[in-house]
Amino acid sequence: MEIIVTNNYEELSRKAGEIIDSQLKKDSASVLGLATGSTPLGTYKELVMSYEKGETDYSFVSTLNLDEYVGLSPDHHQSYRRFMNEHLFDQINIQKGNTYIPDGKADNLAEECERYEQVIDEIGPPDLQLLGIGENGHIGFNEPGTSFESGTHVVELTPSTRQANARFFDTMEEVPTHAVTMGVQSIHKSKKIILLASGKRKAEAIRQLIYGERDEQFPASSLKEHRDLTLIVDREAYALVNEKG
Ligand SMILES: N[C@@H]1[C@@H](O)[C@H](O)[C@@H](COP(=O)(O)O)O[C@@H]1O
Repeated sequence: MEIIVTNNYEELSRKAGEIIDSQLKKDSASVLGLATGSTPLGTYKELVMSYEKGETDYSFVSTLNLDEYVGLSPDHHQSYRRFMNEHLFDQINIQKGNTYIPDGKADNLAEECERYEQVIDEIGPPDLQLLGIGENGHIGFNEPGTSFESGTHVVELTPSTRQANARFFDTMEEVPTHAVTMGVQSIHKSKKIILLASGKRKAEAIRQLIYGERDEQFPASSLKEHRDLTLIVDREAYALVNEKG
């Protein structure tokens, strides 16, 4: 595992943006695995900026997103499809047909999970997967207790995850109870993984990721076995490393 510690969120975003841009320069038909949440927002801004400067071209790029809320239509203000369109896809020259996100409104969710896993195998695996981390160690929406062997599946969100994401909704009742997510094993298919964490809120999760054992109660710990994992964390998120080790 490689660890890059930055002074702040802006520097973290720049670093992540640079790594993705260099992947695109290396292979113009790259497959990117993308994540939602507030952490990658700065990275997406960086990607848009370098695109606007003419440094990158997304004509042949494909993207695979990790997850989507169950029950939200693509244009719902909190759907992950809308998030990705607004923060990245609408601002670059990617072909919308090359952007893949699970369908949280599918009539048959079990079939949707199977379909999405096939998409990962056909389009992917991603050359590079961007990941955030939940305060409880979740990746995508793989909550504590998820099997490390899991493929794309439907999850019931834990109260703590619903609470953490409630800030984006008007009321707690509106926060979806379920999501479709790539499984831990699906995530592991990526050739390279970059996990971002910023701020004090993530410090305990980063401490546990670095010092803890591989344990299904802490989904991010599965990544310790990945062949190419880079953590990009800012000082605040790294604050408990070294201290309590
Ligand atoms: N499904 C997403 C995760 O992919 C993300 O990593 C996590 C952390 O979000 P944030 O970056 O806003 O802290 O939130 C959600 O639960």
